[in-house]
Amino acid sequence: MAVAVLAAKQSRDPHTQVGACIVSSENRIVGIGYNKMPNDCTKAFPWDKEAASRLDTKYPYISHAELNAFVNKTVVDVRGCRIYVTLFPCNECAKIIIQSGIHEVIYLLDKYPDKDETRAAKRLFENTGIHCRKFKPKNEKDPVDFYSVFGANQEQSN
Ligand SMILES: O=c1[nH]c(=O)n([C@H]2C[C@H](O)[C@@H](COP(=O)(O)O)O2)cc1CO
Repeated sequence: MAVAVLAAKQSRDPHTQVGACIVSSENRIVGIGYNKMPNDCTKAFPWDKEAASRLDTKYPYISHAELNAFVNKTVVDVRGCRIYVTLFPCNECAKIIIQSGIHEVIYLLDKYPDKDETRAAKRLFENTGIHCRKFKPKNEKDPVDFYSVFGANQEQSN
């Protein structure tokens, strides 16, 4: 999860930085990603959350951290791997996770539990038997500030 948090820090999204890290059954990191605009689109698209038209917000353009972790993977097959994500995945990322054969999702924050995208993702995971669990730092003296990517108050937001 520390690697996912570090990856999130690369994100230019001014509101929510997300990181993802795929780890094999042998505990090797095989993919890392963060939420970003597609290559060569960085300047062309807005980071706004709201606008008169959804087409003028970031949402139709942003490439999610999980997708980028898959795009960046260093192995052909990620079946049996687990994925660490700093934010509970949306339904679109849940579909990629399921189709790829990832068997466990470990998330840091469930910031948007009432969004349809999150609820649909949970249904997808439940129906496919993918184990989801909230990450718990091993001890309170852990040197990584796991919640720093979201600001001080986000831990309570789920
Ligand atoms: O699973 C995810 N993966 C991921 O990378 N994201 C990204 C998309 C956006 O850049 C950001 C969410 O933005 P916001 O919190 O402002 O709505 O997080 C969002 C989700 C969950 O929706």
